[in-house]
Amino acid sequence: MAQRLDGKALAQEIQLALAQQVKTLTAKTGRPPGLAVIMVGDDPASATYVRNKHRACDRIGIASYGKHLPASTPQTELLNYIQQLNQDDRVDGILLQLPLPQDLDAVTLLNSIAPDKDVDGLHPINMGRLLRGEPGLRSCTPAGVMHLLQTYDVPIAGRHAVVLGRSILVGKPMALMLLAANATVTIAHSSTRDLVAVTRQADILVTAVGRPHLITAGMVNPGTTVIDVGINRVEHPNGKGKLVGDVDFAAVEPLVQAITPVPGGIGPMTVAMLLQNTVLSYCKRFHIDG
Ligand SMILES: Nc1nc(=O)c2c([nH]1)NC[C@@H]1CN(c3ccc(C(=O)N[C@@H](CCC(=O)O)C(=O)O)cc3)C=[N+]21
Repeated sequence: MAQRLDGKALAQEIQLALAQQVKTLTAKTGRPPGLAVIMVGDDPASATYVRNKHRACDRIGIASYGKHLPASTPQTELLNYIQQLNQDDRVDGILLQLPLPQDLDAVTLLNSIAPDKDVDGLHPINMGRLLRGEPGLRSCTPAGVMHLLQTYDVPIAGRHAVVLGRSILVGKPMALMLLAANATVTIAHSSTRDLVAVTRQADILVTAVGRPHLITAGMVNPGTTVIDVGINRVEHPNGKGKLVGDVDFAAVEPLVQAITPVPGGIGPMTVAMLLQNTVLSYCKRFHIDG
C-alpha cells in the first residue's frame, strides 16, 4: 500500500509556525501582514475556497481585506480597485480569484497587480523570475507540491517527473519548479500520444487536469509518487456533492510508492503557501529576513 502524503497535516504545521512568526513580527512592526482576496461573481467552488482563505488568515493573524463583487462589475472598476490595493500600505498580498466572469479580461487584470504583492505568482514578472531561476513570489499550488515532496523526502534530482496539464496556474510553473530541482521533466497534455507510455515512466506524476478517474491502475508503476492536483466536484448517488481528484484513488493507491489524497492533499498546501507568500512579501516590505 502506498504511503499517504498528508497535505492537510503538513499545512496545519506550516500555519502554526506562521502564526508564531506573525505574532512576533506584528509586535515588532506594529501592523499585521495583510491579504486582499478579490472574488467576482458567484462560482460556488470559489466561494468555498475564498471563505477558507479568510478563515486561515484569521487563525494566523493576517488581516484580510478584499471584496466580493457582483459578476456585472465593469473591468475599469476592477482595475481601479486593484490600483487602490497596490497603493494600500496595509496590503502585502493581492489575489484575484479565478475563474472570472466571461466579460472580464483576466490577463489584463492579473498583470495590473503590483509584482511585489502578487502572492499568486501569476504576474509575468514573477513567472519570468521562475523561468530564469531568480528569487520571486512563486505560484502557490506548485510551491505546495514542492514543499510536500521535500518534507516527505521524495527524491527529485535525476528522477523523471511527468506533469499532466500545462495551465498557467499549475502545469507550467510546476514543470519549471521540478526542473529547478533537477528533475528530468516531461509535460504531457491533451495532444500527447500514448499517454500511458509516458505516465508509466514517471517517478513523480503530477496531475492537474480536472478530469475525475483520468489516472487509472495501468498508468502507474510501483515506484511512482502520485501528486493529485485535480479538484473535481462530482455528484454522489445520494445527491450530495463529493470532491475527487484526477486519480482513481482506490485503484491506484495499492500500486504506487506514495500518493496524495483529495481532499486533504494539495488543496490545503495551496492555502498554506498563499499565507507564506503573504508573510514573505510583508517581510520584504519591512526589509526583515523571512
Ligand atoms: N487566483 C487563484 N489562485 C488559486 O490558487 C486558485 C484560484 N485562483 N482559483 C481556484 C483554484 C483552486 N484552488 C484551491 C485551493 C485550495 C483548495 C482546498 O483547500 N481544498 C480542500 C477541500 C476544500 C473543500 O472541501 O471544498 C482539500 O483539497 O482538502 C481547493 C482549491 C486554488 N485556486
